Amino acid sequence: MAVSVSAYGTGAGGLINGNNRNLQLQQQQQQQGLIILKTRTLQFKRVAVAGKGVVVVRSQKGGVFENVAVINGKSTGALKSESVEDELARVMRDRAGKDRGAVRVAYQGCPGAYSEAAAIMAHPGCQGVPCKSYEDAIWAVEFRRADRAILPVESTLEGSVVRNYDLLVHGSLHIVQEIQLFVHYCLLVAPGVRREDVRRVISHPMALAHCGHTLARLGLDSAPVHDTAGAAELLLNDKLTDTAAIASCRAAEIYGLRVVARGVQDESWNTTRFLVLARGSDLPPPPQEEEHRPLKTSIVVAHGGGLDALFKVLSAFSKRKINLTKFEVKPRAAALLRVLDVNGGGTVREFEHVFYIDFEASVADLNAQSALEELREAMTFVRVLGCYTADSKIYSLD
Ligand SMILES: O=C(O)C(=O)C[C@]1(C(=O)O)C=C[C@@H](O)C=C1
Repeated sequence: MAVSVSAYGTGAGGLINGNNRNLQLQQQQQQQGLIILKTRTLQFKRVAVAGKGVVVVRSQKGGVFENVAVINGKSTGALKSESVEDELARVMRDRAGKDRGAVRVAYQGCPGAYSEAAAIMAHPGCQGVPCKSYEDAIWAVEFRRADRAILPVESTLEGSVVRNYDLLVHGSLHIVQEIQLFVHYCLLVAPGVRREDVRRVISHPMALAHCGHTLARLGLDSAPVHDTAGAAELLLNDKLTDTAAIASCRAAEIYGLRVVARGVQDESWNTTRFLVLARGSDLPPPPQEEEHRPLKTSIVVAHGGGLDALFKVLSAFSKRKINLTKFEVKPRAAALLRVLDVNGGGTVREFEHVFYIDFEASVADLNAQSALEELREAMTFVRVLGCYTADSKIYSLD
């Protein structure tokens, strides 16, 4: 099995060689590496960081070298093997065994990102597939490197991420689930850095927006990076001593960072809604009487413009007493929307005027089907993006 490896530490041993034939280590897969340096008190001699949160370090304790494995932030204590490489191979074999058969969920960011947390809420025990961008996460599913993709699409503080809805309709994936997550941010610094040394904060642009008032109050500059956990990782990698990262407490644990402030988002109830995407589109089972979890259907509608279109869409749903939970008008200033027409032989079509709509009914419901029929007759284009069970709870990382 190929694993990614990178190295950190103070000792002369440095990197476990990426070309080690026995382990088929492949540095180009570095993206999958997860750094967990919880053992601040140890002098690192050799440190290997492998995929899925496994770290094997050769440490110096009281002048004696020993091998220590740190898995997901928890030290397993001294290991039997004298050889770090053997230990790494063993841990990776175990890990591969555990991962076999697990649902592979692609998300944007590094381990410790909120999207990864949403992936775990959606599929406990899943195998996370970290990706550089949202597009990559979608492609990972389209090209079968993953079974599901996670896409953040709206937050209570900033509203809809229309760009991510647009990405969704460029491809052929279906929405199969939604996850709502309380997003509470922490301010993290590298070990040894003091709060008063911090001049600048780095994080995902959405996280910086969610904490805009706090940052202004503290008089801190900010700079965007790919994701919140990526910001945490950067603090360690680049040994930043004047910079803090906005990320989760979970990211602090994973990367061995210090939490200097909690709950730094501008509102305590800040929640992000994620969509889970898959290649297939099995209809969810109808809800049980006692469940109070209605089914939801998401659609994209393109039209010729004007108020008339808005009226026709609203009337198709209101006269059938179908509740709308989302009605998003794509801003006209935005680029034309390119949609994959899955019913039209997979052709790509471009539209200027677009609505994104969620309604409370199954797409199989006769009432909903007649509303969709009416829309298809009156609008330029209608595509069902998915039908899934509404998420009645809001998950929390705390
Ligand atoms: O950077 C992360 O941790 C992400 O998972 C991305 C993301 C987003 O794109 O909105 C997800 C949730 C939070 O709202 C902040 C950032």
